[in-house]
Amino acid sequence: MITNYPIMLRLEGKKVVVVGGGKVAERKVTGLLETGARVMMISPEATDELKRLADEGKLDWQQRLFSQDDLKDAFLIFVATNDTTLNQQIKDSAGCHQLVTIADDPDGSDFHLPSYFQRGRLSIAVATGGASPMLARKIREQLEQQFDETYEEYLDFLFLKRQWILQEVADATLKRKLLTAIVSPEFLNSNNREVDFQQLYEKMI
Ligand SMILES: C[C@@]1(CC(=O)O)C2=NC(=C\c3[nH]c(c(CCC(=O)O)c3CC(=O)O)Cc3[nH]c(c(CC(=O)O)c3CCC(=O)O)/C=C3\N/C(=C\2)[C@@H](CCC(=O)O)[C@]3(C)CC(=O)O)/[C@H]1CCC(=O)O
Ligand SMILES: NC(=O)c1ccc[n+]([C@@H]2O[C@H](COP(=O)([O-])OP(=O)(O)OC[C@H]3O[C@@H](n4cnc5c(N)ncnc54)[C@H](O)[C@@H]3O)[C@@H](O)[C@H]2O)c1
Repeated sequence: MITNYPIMLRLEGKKVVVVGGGKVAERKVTGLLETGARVMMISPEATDELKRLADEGKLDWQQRLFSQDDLKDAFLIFVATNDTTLNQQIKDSAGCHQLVTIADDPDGSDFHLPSYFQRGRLSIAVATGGASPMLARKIREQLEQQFDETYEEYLDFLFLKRQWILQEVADATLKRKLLTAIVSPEFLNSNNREVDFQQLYEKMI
């Protein structure tokens, strides 16, 4: 079986086009706005939430039918109208270097979206290859319980300590021991990670 390739994209400042203004478009736009992408949505109609985002200036809403020129310079293209034939036409008119996803055609898309959540620096995404978006959602909800808000601060701690260890600890074995030790329930649940780390470090050197 040929597999998909997971990737974390940086979209800040990039043009992303969403065609359609229904519930599906709303889900995509909401997620996209958090990335700092320049989101342009083309649709004669829009949900209340999408209208609000456009009124607040967060979304460039072109209130009209799709036209070929809309795809110019788009890095990603989300096709989410309720017209299956039109959706395919839009896909066909995109350049071969442009990544297109079609809401009603997972197999004909260049990519599709996983169910996803973020705890600070930790990102967790679940995909079922279109077999069951509902299952992807269910698993995501379970993982949200397991990886609760504690992880947000914990990831910041891991990030800073890793930088410090890589810079300050020359001995490869000690480096590895420290990096391994901080990934543990003790550090996750600690009330004072800094003090615990200092003690661990002094014990190890
Ligand atoms: C994960 C999530 C991300 C997101 O969209 O942000 C997402 N769908 C979500 C929810 C959801 N979507 C649907 C339901 C109703 C129940 C059901 O039908 O199962 C629910 C459940 C709900 O609402 O909770 C209906 C549906 N979805 C697709 C089709 C068309 C088709 O399959 O042909 C139809 C039928 C349309 C119709 O009714 O005709 C297609 C896709 N949906 C995908 C992603 C991609 C595959 C992901 C994967 O499986 O790996 C893919 C291929 C394309 C894409 O959209 O990228 C998001 C969960 C967010 C969360 O975590 O809460
Ligand atoms: N990927 C998913 O998770 C998922 C979930 C549900 C439905 N779907 C599929 O996605 C599609 C969209 O679903 P929805 O619930 O958002 O539909 P919807 O009917 O709520 O919205 C469709 C939107 O497309 C716009 N539109 C129609 N013709 C257009 C044109 N020529 N140019 C620009 N915009 C145009 C309409 O104004 C409307 O805003 C459907 O085909 C549906 O089967 C996908």
